[in-house]
Amino acid sequence: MAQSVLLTGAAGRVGTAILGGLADEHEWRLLDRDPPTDDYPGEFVVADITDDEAVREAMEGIDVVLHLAGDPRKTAPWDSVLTNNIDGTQTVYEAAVDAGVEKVAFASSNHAVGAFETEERTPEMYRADDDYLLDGTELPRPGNLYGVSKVTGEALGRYYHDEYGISVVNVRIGNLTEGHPPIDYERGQAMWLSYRDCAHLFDRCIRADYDYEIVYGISDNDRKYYSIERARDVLGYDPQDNSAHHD
Ligand SMILES: NC(=O)C1=CN([C@@H]2O[C@H](COP(=O)(O)OP(=O)(O)OC[C@H]3O[C@@H](n4cnc5c(N)ncnc54)[C@H](O)[C@@H]3O)[C@@H](O)[C@H]2O)C=CC1
Ligand SMILES: O=C1O[C@H](COP(=O)(O)O)[C@@H](O)[C@H](O)[C@H]1O
Repeated sequence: MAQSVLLTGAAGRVGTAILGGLADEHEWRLLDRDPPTDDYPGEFVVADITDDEAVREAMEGIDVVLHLAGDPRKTAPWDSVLTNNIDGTQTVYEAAVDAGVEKVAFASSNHAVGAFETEERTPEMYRADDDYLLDGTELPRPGNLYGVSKVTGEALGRYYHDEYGISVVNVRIGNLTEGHPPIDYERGQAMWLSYRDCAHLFDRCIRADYDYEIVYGISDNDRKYYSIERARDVLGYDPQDNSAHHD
């Protein structure tokens, strides 16, 4: 059944991948501080994610929120991640629980655990003959302030789930690129997420039933140091792409 979905950060890369695969699958309300430059499904709200009133209005009648809006730069300074990623995410959760939203999928990041990639482990852990694996049960270990903001977003979800019962899935997205995996970048190839798998994964976040989850969002790459088993088990994620199948 089509669900009413609010997609924040809709004008960005992840939003484009999701809408590219799912435009006709759900009833969309899109939100971004940048106006659309292309055709889009549903309604488009131009607003900042920290604007409490606008976010509350955008939340009316919504079943599921895909919360992507934020500063995606791994070099982002504290004032930006504090405002856009942390304050913005808290504004979204507060409005979501007040509006009776059922589920929130939060765009977390590989950078929530980036500091596991120590000098002793790299570059070996990016390679096929290494079996190092993170599965989402490990403690967070951010390697930059952007990663700290993603860990904080995951903790906000934990709080709003425990306190208000809203279903939450944190998707630690790897490296999204269109058409083919990153070139000459072993790390990016191991955590590649194709556009097709990205759309499918967030579709599963919309449709599946869950309580509070942390999953990794990557394709079924031969070499991966993030497990996708939890995403398979809980969400029914069934990725089709593999960075090893590209030159
Ligand atoms: N692209 C990737 O490979 C990865 C992305 N992510 C996360 O996914 C999310 C989306 O990332 P991308 O699409 O790559 O970034 P992007 O920069 O292409 O898109 C982000 C969108 O959010 C909007 N936005 C930013 N701050 C906003 C605010 N305060 N209010 C309203 N809109 C705002 C921007 O206008 C932009 O359209 C981010 O939260 C990012 O941290 C996480 C891991 C990997
Ligand atoms: O969280 C993010 O991660 C991806 C991949 O990280 P990188 O360190 O390999 O660049 C990045 O492309 C994206 O912009 C960022 O939001």
